Amino acid sequence: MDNLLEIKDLSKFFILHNIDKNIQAVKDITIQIKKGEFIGITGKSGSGKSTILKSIYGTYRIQEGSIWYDSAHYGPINLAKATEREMISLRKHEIGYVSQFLNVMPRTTARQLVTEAILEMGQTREIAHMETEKILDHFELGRELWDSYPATFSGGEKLRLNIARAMVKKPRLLLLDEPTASLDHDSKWKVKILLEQLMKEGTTMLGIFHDLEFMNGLVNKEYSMKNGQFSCTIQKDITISS
Ligand SMILES: Nc1ncnc2c1ncn2[C@@H]1O[C@H](COP(=O)(O)OP(=O)(O)OP(=O)(O)O)[C@@H](O)[C@H]1O
Repeated sequence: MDNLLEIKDLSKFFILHNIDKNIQAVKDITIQIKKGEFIGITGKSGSGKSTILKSIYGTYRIQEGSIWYDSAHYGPINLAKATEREMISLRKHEIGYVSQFLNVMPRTTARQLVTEAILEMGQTREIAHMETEKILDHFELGRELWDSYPATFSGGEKLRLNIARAMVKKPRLLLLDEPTASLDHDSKWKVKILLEQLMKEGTTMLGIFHDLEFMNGLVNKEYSMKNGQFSCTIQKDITISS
């Protein structure tokens, strides 16, 4: 495959049984993402942005279309038809997802959460331990929180931890669902630095953004959505500062 991701004619509707109606969330979405490219998706609330990301990640099963992903392990694989086992393995080793919501195992500390993510990538305990402290420090997650349970963290603290966990895995494909929601200016800047670093390392990214100022300095292309379809595409001319 020339591209890392090739989505063709993706359509997804939801059946609302209680009112016997269907909601067409996205319709005939086609997009190709080159290796190393960073694509931004914008659009009004309810226009279908998250549905695209969740369809790629396998949270939603689509009714029509294909989502071809060039996997390091499986080779080209249609995520729309992948088995649960294949998706679990891809989520563990290749495809990351960052949202403002942190789903964590109960009684797992912030430190354990990040360390486990690094260990899953095959690093030694010593490196995992060091890298964990480095990234928690980068995001200025107070040291008193490192050995606490994230369930009680503030929205911004949870998001920073979520991003830290996704980033240490250095996924081949990173899906970002409003990665700066509820972050202050300083934290946004830190996220930006890490996203630029991931770009330099070759991570391909697809992100939903409401903060256009934040997005504009990062993405190569912007797809704007309206009523479940792309309404326009804007090519950006960006250079990453070193
Ligand atoms: N699990 C679901 N069940 C039923 N309807 C859904 C579900 N998920 C999304 N929808 C509907 O599909 C449409 C698109 O939703 P989606 O979450 O993709 O929009 P969005 O552009 O990401 O919105 P936002 O910016 O508010 O997050 C909306 O009308 C939403 O109500």
